[in-house]
Amino acid sequence: MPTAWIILLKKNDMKIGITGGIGSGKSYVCSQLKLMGIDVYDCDEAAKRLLRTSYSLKKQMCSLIGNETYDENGILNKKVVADFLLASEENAGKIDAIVHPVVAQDYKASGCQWMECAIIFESGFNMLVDKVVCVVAPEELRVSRVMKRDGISREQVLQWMSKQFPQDSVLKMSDYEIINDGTVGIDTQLKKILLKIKNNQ
Ligand SMILES: CC(C)(COP(=O)(O)OP(=O)(O)OC[C@H]1O[C@@H](n2cnc3c(N)ncnc32)[C@H](O)[C@@H]1O)[C@@H](O)C(=O)NCCC(=O)NCCS
Ligand SMILES: Nc1ncnc2c1ncn2[C@@H]1O[C@H](COP(=O)(O)OP(=O)(O)OP(=O)(O)O)[C@@H](O)[C@H]1O
Repeated sequence: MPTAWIILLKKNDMKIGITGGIGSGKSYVCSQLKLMGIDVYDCDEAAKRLLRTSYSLKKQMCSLIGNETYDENGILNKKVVADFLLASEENAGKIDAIVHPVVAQDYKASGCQWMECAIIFESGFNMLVDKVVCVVAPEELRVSRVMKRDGISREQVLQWMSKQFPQDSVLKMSDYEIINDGTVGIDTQLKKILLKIKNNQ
């Protein structure tokens, strides 16, 4: 990717979201963008940072889930939050209602052009961007990637998947597709998409 392209792309004030279900390879794609000099705001990372640093969020999470949401050192107990979130749609909705507005605000304040979000349509964060790139991969590959990456069971990965829109629906709502099944290089696919975005196509 010639540097001039990146400079032109950064001058373009279009905002772009990268989405895709758990294990599709969003972070992997974003690491390729980083190599091209493009920074991406990571919603998962931001949610956890804000849950660690925002007094108001901490208070709301403790009222919702209990004081065990944080350990005695004030560290977020991810298992407690994940178990609560995965237990029911109602629970997930309550966490989303607390966390998502704060992440949306933080993204706006970041001034970042690019955003990575697994649940961009579920959360309504698609409204914060102009175009959405969807990263897809076969479900079995996604499951095995996450089992290996996080050391969790197939059932746990499938549980997370069940909380997210199906890949086909997300793809239909998106503007561009990256197929991350190892057949066509990510770099080649990204370059084509970047060119289209630069040319407003
Ligand atoms: C439950 C938590 C602590 C688990 O953290 P952990 O580091 O183990 O997992 P990670 O954040 O990498 O998420 C794993 C997968 O689940 C997805 N996921 C996370 N939260 C949600 C959710 N509310 N709904 C659907 N999928 C979700 C992630 O996007 C990712 O694909 C964390 O995901 C969390 O705080 N989630 C609630 C906040 C949230 O909605 N974050 C999403 C972006 S704003
Ligand atoms: N093309 C690829 N080549 C090699 N490894 C890959 C590739 N794509 C993804 N992976 C690996 O698969 C795992 C899952 O990918 P990644 O973390 O990027 O998924 P994700 O979509 O960001 O998942 P999550 O929604 O959980 O954040 C990671 O360990 C990653 O390094």
